[in-house]
Amino acid sequence: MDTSAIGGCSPEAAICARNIARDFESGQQVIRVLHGIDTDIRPGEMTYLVGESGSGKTTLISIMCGILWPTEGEVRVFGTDIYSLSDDELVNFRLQNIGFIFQQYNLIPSIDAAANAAVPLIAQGMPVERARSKAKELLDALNIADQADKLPNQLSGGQQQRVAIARALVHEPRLVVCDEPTAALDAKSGRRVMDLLREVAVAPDRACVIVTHDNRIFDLADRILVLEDGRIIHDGTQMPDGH
Ligand SMILES: Nc1ncnc2c1ncn2[C@@H]1O[C@H](COP(=O)(O)OP(=O)(O)OP(=O)(O)O)[C@@H](O)[C@H]1O
Repeated sequence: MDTSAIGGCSPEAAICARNIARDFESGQQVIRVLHGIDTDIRPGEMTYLVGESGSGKTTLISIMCGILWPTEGEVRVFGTDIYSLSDDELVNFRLQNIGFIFQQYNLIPSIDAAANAAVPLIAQGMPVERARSKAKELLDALNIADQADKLPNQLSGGQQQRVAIARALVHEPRLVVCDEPTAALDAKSGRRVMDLLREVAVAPDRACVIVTHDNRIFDLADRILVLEDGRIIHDGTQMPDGH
């Protein structure tokens, strides 16, 4: 693993993104949706990415966590230049280090909630029963222990989302990235999810990045980056005035 400080990356940064650009093809045109993003995500913090629809939040978070290649630039996650890894190495790196909560929950329809939440542990080689029991602890903390044996299509949207959250946290990853983790939840469940995220995903050697529109949880951020048209226009502990 390369942990050297290249390109001005601090060795302490959880994520070091340098000069990130991303283009998408739209018909005959190539559209640039991120323009030279430079930022460090610090461990021990919950960092929000906020911005209007289409500002590039999902694109940026996907690049930061190794699921979408940047057109230009470099991303280091805990010192590893992730886009210089082979495909297999990158899959393995993600499995060991990153937990994802996507807008689509991507649950496996044919297995129950506990098994879905246990997937990262089973993929890491943990025996199934032990993995299920660890997953059930998280389902319990998210108040859906009684749903553990149900299939995803027997759960409500909010319950499915909490299974996806349990799956993202069950292997205690060093980096947790979330796209709208509270969108489908009522205020109380949303707070519970945020408490659990802080408990599991924020520590001196861990970091959490959250894309959100949910102004009910803005006060829970340690740092807020605001994106506009693919550029960071604000970096502070609170939302800019007038938002
Ligand atoms: N696969 C793709 N192909 C073409 N254009 C894309 C693709 N993915 C995203 N875009 C475009 O890139 C821009 C940024 O999209 P992105 O999903 O990152 O924004 P966002 O801020 O997350 O929006 P939202 O809040 O609506 O989820 C948008 O204009 C979008 O249409």
